[in-house]
Amino acid sequence: MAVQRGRRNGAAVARKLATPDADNAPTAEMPAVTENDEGTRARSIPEAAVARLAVYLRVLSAMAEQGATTVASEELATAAGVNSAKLRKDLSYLGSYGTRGVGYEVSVLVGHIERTLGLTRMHKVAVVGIGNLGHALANYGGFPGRGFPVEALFDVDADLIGVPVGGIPVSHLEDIPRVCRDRGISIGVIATPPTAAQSVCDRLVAGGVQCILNFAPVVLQVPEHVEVRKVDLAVELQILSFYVARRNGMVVG
Ligand SMILES: NC(=O)c1ccc[n+]([C@@H]2O[C@H](COP(=O)([O-])OP(=O)(O)OC[C@H]3O[C@@H](n4cnc5c(N)ncnc54)[C@H](O)[C@@H]3O)[C@@H](O)[C@H]2O)c1
Repeated sequence: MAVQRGRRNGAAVARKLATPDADNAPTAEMPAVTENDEGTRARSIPEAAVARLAVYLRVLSAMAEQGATTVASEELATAAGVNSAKLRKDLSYLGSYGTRGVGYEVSVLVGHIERTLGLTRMHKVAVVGIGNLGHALANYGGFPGRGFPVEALFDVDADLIGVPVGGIPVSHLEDIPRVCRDRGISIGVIATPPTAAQSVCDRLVAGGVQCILNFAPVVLQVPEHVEVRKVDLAVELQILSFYVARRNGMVVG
């Protein structure tokens, strides 16, 4: 079940800034964009640009909270850690071109990015496997404010069942489909050993979960309508290692 968001501080401030009253009239020339336009555009945005849009949103929300109404592309680019040509290219995917000498209207840009990323509603999250990683994720307070409340936890360990972690009692693996349906879970996070990950994934899909974030080092088989993202910190470390090696002239070829 989708629930309306509206609890995010940044978004609340941004919505307030977006009110088209005389004191707060938009200064940036943004083309009118319908939900359909954004849906069509969203499908053609490269994956790397999608990741950067999430970063721009975090930076812009912080700026809105500080009371900023407009932002120059150079300022936003610096705060997001990208060059301004890349920022302008990324924002052009949204149809957001800003105004020369003025920059971007913060609230309008927040709205465009939120709609493009599908963040205009809450996405309830379930975490499966409440070990080291699962505990950390369940206890992390930063997800609800970004629109991702953790609403269900699962494990097989009898000592954990019924024990609250981050305020939510752990349910048994077997209850995944029922609990996910009852609570309207749309994102499942898998933090189990790799051998358990596929059967956990199958149960999440049976519970109507449409997106899986997989920490287990295994490739998951899912139906076409289900999106999977794999998180592998070791790969990130290897990429960092490559850049350090390249900087030090150690990369051959
Ligand atoms: N992607 C990354 O960057 C990254 C980083 C750390 C860990 N990991 C992976 O995350 C997973 C969890 O790591 P951890 O250190 O938290 O392990 P852990 O052993 O501390 O926790 C695993 C938990 O899963 C539970 N579990 C086992 N089988 C289950 C099943 N069938 N259904 C539900 N729960 C089940 C266990 O009872 C335990 O509580 C591992 O696959 C690990 O390789 C990935």
